[in-house]
Amino acid sequence: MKLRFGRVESYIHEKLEKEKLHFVLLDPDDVSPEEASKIAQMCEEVGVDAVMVGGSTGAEGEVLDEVVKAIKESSSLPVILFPGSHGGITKYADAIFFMSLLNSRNPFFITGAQALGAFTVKRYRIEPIPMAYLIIEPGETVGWVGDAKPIPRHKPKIAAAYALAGQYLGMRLVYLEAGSGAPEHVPNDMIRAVKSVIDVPLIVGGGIRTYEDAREVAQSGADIIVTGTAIEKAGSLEEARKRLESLIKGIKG
Ligand SMILES: CC(C)=CCC/C(C)=C/CC/C(C)=C/CC/C(C)=C/COP(=O)(O)OP(=O)(O)O
Ligand SMILES: O=P(O)(O)OC[C@@H](O)CO
Ligand SMILES: [Mg+2]
Repeated sequence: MKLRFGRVESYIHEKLEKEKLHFVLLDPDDVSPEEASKIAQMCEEVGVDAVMVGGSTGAEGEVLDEVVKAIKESSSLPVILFPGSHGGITKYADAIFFMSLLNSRNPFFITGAQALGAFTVKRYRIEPIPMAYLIIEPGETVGWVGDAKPIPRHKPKIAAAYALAGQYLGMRLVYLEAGSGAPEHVPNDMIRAVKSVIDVPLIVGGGIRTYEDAREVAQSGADIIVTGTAIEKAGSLEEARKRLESLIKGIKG
């Protein structure tokens, strides 16, 4: 057996040599294929590095297929699935964050959904990228749905221990998640603590809305910053573009 990075993972690592990255999350439950198409095109124009597609609830089947197809038609950005379960897979995507919610209380989210989705990923030849997914307080919808025991905000060491365990289990990315729409993003000292012990790239998302948020999170050590709500709820494409430009300035400097 030869272990090799796939195309999307190689793209991520090559880009990370030069700068920090910004991924935008689109939830097929909240955006139509037409909206997704326009947003993705704009994302490419302003310098977003990849589009993630997923949601905790309802991001499956035809709505998922159509949103991913629309994004692929309007932009050349990689589309990475961010599934809430084995239902969140579509053959139109380039890659999938093949994630395990390490601090879930429910084995379904640690290994069960992964087993149920594995053959689908293989059949569709989607690139799986193994990832440790950790829910930090408050956790919001994904914390509840994923039956997580959210890591307390003032316990950075617990997050660091889980992240390092994820790396030692072979996961090639660590994602710290405060929950979509969280009032505050993952604390800076927790990001620093995690970054100081792992060697794999660190993704941070949840509650990042402004230039200042993005800058703090990036400067604390996040390699990839994810935003969803700020773009989905911008109200207009022009406002979304403005927000993205300032988030990207905060991330890439
Ligand atoms: C690898 C495979 C096949 C499955 C993994 C399944 C796992 C571990 C899921 C983790 C738990 C979970 C529910 C994750 C959802 C991640 C996600 C897309 C979050 C963002 O969605 P939100 O915006 O919070 O969702 P809503 O908009 O639906 O509230
Ligand atoms: O919607 P926001 O708060 O930007 O969160 C994005 C992502 O981390 C959710 O999984
Ligand atoms: Mg959502």
